[in-house]
Amino acid sequence: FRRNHHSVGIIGAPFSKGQSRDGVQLGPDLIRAAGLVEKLKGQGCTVKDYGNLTFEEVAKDETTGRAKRPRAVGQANKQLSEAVRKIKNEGHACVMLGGDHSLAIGSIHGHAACGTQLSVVWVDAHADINTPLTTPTGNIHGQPMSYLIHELRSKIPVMPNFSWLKPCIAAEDVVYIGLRDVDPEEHYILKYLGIKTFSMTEVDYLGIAKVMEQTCDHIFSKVKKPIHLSYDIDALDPSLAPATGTPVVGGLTYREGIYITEHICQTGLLSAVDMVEVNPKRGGTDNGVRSTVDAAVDLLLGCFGRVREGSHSADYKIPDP
Ligand SMILES: N[C@@H](CSCCS(N)(=O)=O)C(=O)O
Ligand SMILES: [Mn+2]
Ligand SMILES: [Mn+2]
Ligand SMILES: [Mn+2]
Repeated sequence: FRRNHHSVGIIGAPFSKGQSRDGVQLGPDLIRAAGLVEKLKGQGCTVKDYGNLTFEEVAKDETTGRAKRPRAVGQANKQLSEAVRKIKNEGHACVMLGGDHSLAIGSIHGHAACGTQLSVVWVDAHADINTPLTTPTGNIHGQPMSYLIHELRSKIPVMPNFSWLKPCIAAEDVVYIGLRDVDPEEHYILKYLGIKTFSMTEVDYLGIAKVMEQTCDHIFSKVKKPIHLSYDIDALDPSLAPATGTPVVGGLTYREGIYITEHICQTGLLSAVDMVEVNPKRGGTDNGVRSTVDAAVDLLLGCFGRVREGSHSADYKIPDP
């Protein structure tokens, strides 16, 4: 029998300026329309939906270094950081619905602002750790971790609308799962900082159960800290989740993706989760969009108590004739 004590606060961030493809701003409402709130309540969670942030247009947003649209990204993440901090202070686990992965800047900053040191589990085909000077594309959704990690602070130039942002994560507290499209500069950074990574090679070699065992060994090796799970839907195989901006073949199966969330949930330390990069304009067919959105919902249900073996309420009795 499983009692569900999860209290969940949901914030939507319909934002796309961390990259160049239209449509990812539609993610939050698509995930809600697929029944996220009702399904979380149906499995016993307490849920408060804080709605969507609204983001002002930013005129004249010149590139800084190589980073594109810095003012829009900086402003949006400042708003998101304040919203996530409020949700955490009101006692909920925070669910941030994206929007592109540049939103992890505000989500993790706001989560860290409530004082505690965090562990970050980053589930993604990509490392998203380019600096504004190493990025091959200029898209800030490929850079969020570089702004957040203490050890990279000296490598970040001054950026307009980023002055509020201070790094808040230690490299040793980060674990990556699902990597299969890492730029050479990012690979150097990961090695240089000694960041723990489980690429798809390790997922194949170890199996997802051992990956999760070793992930938890790593993040709990010193002191147990609240977990921030940043889940990029493109970690899943594109056959399952095609509706995303940067799909990469050879991704996680549905079962592996769900196992990650079930395992993180059972630690009892999940404190915030990002679900990002769902883009309905990239799914090809309607089925592709539906499959992607449904996977995003199921992953979030796994974060907050759904298990495949099933469950039943405490007071259930088989009816007598
Ligand atoms: N490494 C590339 C692609 S990053 C893809 C970003 S995401 N958030 O994983 O979709 C870059 O830096 O632009
Ligand atoms: Mn990705
Ligand atoms: Mn990403
Ligand atoms: Mn992507």
